[in-house]
Amino acid sequence: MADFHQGGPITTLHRILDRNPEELAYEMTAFARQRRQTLILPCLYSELETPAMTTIVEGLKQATYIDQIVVGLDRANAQQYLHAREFFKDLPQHVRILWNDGPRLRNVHDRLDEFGLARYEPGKGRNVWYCMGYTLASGRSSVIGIHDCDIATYTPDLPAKLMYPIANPAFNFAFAKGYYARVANGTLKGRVCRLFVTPLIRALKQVIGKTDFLNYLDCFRYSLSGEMAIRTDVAYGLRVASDWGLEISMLSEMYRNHTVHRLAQVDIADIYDHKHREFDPAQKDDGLSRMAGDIAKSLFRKLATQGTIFSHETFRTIKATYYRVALDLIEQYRADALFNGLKINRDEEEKCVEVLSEVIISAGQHYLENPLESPFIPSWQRVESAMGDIFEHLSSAVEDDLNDMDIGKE
Ligand SMILES: O=C(O)[C@H](O)COP(=O)(O)O
Repeated sequence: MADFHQGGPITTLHRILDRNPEELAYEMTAFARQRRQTLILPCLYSELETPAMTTIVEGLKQATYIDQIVVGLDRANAQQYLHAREFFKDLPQHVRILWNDGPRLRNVHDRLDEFGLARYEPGKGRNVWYCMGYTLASGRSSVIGIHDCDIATYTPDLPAKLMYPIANPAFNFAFAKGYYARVANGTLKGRVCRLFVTPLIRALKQVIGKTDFLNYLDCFRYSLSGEMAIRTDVAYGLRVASDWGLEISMLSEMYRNHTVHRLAQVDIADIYDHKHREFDPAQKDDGLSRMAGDIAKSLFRKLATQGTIFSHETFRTIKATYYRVALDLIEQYRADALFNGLKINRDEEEKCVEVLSEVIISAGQHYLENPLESPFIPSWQRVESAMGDIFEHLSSAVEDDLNDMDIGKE
C-alpha cells in the first residue's frame, strides 16, 4: 500500500486504500453534473489491432460518467478509418474520431498552414493538440483526460482515478499527471524516465543550481506518463511540443502559467505495462535515444528561457554529472527491484546509461547550433485569434467524415 508523503510543491494523491470502483464511478457521475468529462485517446491505427485496445474499449463501456470520447486516429487509410468507426461504435459515450490523415482534416491542416500555424511533423503531440482543439470546439466538457492506447494492464477504473482531481468540484486543480510503476516480465521498465529524465534533472540541479523549476520537475513520480487530466479552459491556452518533448513541455507550461497549488499528480494503477520500444545502442537517432534527445532539448530550451546560459563545457559537465547520478540511481533501483522479487539486469541498465549520456552531448550540440528552434505548436487561443472560424472548420470536418457513407468507395 502507498504511503501518504507529500514530497514537493505539487499535491500528490496517493491510493492509500483500494477504493471500490463502483463507488468511484458513482462519485464521478455526480461530479459530471457540474463538470462534464471528455476523454482523449491518441492512437495509431495499428493499436486498434492489439489486445490492449480491446481491453481499453471494454473498460470504457463501463465508464458511463464520461460524456465524450475523442479518438485521434493517426496513420489510417480510408478502409482503416471505416474500421475504426466500427470498432468504437458500441461505446455508450458521444464518440468522435479525428481521422488525421483523411482529406478533410488535411484540408484544415493546410488552412492552418496558410496562416503559418501548422508547420509541424505528425506525431503524438500533434494528434493530442487536434483532439484538444476538437474538444474545445465541441464545447461539451470542462474536464479533459488523456491516456495512451497501448496500456496492457488497463483497468476500468483508470480514467476515473485520472480525471478525479479535475472533475471533483471540491478541488481547484488545473492539471493532474498520472503516475505508477512500470513493470514487465518481472523487471522494472520505464527506462527513459528512470535512467534518463530523473538523473538528468538531478544533474542539472547540481550544475545549474536547485531552481524552483527543477525542484518542481523532480517531484513528479512519473514525469513521462502519457496519462493526464486538465481543465478545458487551461487546455485552450496551452502550447505543446510536437515531438517526444510533449510530456515535459506540458509540465513546463503548467509551471509557467499556474501556481503549483493548482497542480497535482495522481496514483492511477498498481503497475503499468505497455508496448516497449527496442533499445538499440547502435541507433542513436531512433527509439529510446530519439525520445531522450527530444526531452533533453526541450529541457535545455526551457532552462534557457529562464536565463541559463549553455556552452559546450556546460554540456560536458552535465554529462559527467548525469553519469554519476545515474549509476547511483541504478544501485537504488536494484535494491528496490530485489526487495519486490523483481529481476534487474545491471549490465543492460549501465549500457543504457552510457548511450543516454552521449545523447546529452548531441542534444546540447543541437541546441547550440539551433538556439531559436521551437517545436511548440501554438495554443488554440492564438490559433482562434488568427482564424476566427477554425473551430467550425474542425467540427465540420469531423462530423462530415462521420456521416460520409462514400468513404473508401472510390
Ligand atoms: O517512459 C519511459 O521511460 C519510456 O516510455 C520507455 O518506457 P519502457 O521502458 O517502459 O518501454
